[in-house]
Amino acid sequence: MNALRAEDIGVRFGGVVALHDVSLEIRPGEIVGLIGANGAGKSTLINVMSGFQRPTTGGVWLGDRALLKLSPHMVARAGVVRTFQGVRLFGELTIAENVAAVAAVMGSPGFATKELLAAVGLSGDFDRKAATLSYSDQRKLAIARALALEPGFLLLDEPAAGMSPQEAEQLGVALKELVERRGIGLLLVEHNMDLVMSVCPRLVVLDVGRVIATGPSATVRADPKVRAAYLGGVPHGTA
Ligand SMILES: Nc1ncnc2c1ncn2[C@@H]1O[C@H](COP(=O)(O)OP(=O)(O)OP(=O)(O)O)[C@@H](O)[C@H]1O
Repeated sequence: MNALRAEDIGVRFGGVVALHDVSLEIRPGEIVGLIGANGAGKSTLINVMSGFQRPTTGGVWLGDRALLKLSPHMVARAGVVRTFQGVRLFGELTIAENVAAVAAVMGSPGFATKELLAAVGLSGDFDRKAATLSYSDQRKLAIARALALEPGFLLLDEPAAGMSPQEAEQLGVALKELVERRGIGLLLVEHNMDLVMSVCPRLVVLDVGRVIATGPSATVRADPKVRAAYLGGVPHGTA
């Protein structure tokens, strides 16, 4: 599997420059953290890389395949799958059905449903309706469902939002295992800096639509520009 690259991405919403000349590469088997203050452009970049938002400038490439002209569905088929900040599950379907339905829609043989659910740390009764799950378990189910598409690359938009520190830590362990076992490339957009620092060897920092730092996580975290733009304002975590 080739690298996933966003190159020189620009996105404008009327007068708002959401992204300006942003480039980012994720290699197979790598976890990249994408951090920045609210409104920095993180979700917009995920939207562009997953085919949900057409950029004003730039391109998205999976190896030498251009993804920009593809629909979100086709981007997913090409191997780039995302989750959403707001969980979007089939509430009336059971936990197991949520995963199986997605695999079926894609015509994918799918991994064993139980294995996927276990991989994200969900256990217990998989015949419960998804709507009855706690918010954090719904987020885990959303990741399991994304994995049913057998992605080469997974773009996670704030997967630990609403989780306790312990749950976020468990999620981190699960994500690292997924990457190691399946060789998936992972982009992690997350405000929980404990989680980011524990799973991401490399960080990219956005500030008002521009990349202000990129590199090894410890170096980036210590960068005064990053502390001024973002980490100084983080109310919790190891920032
Ligand atoms: N559909 C849209 N129409 C107009 N402006 C938008 C739209 N989507 C995003 N924006 C603006 O683009 C900028 C980047 O937003 P984005 O949601 O990508 O930030 P973010 O880093 O994901 O923030 P958060 O951490 O709060 O999720 C913000 O100024 C936002 O208001």
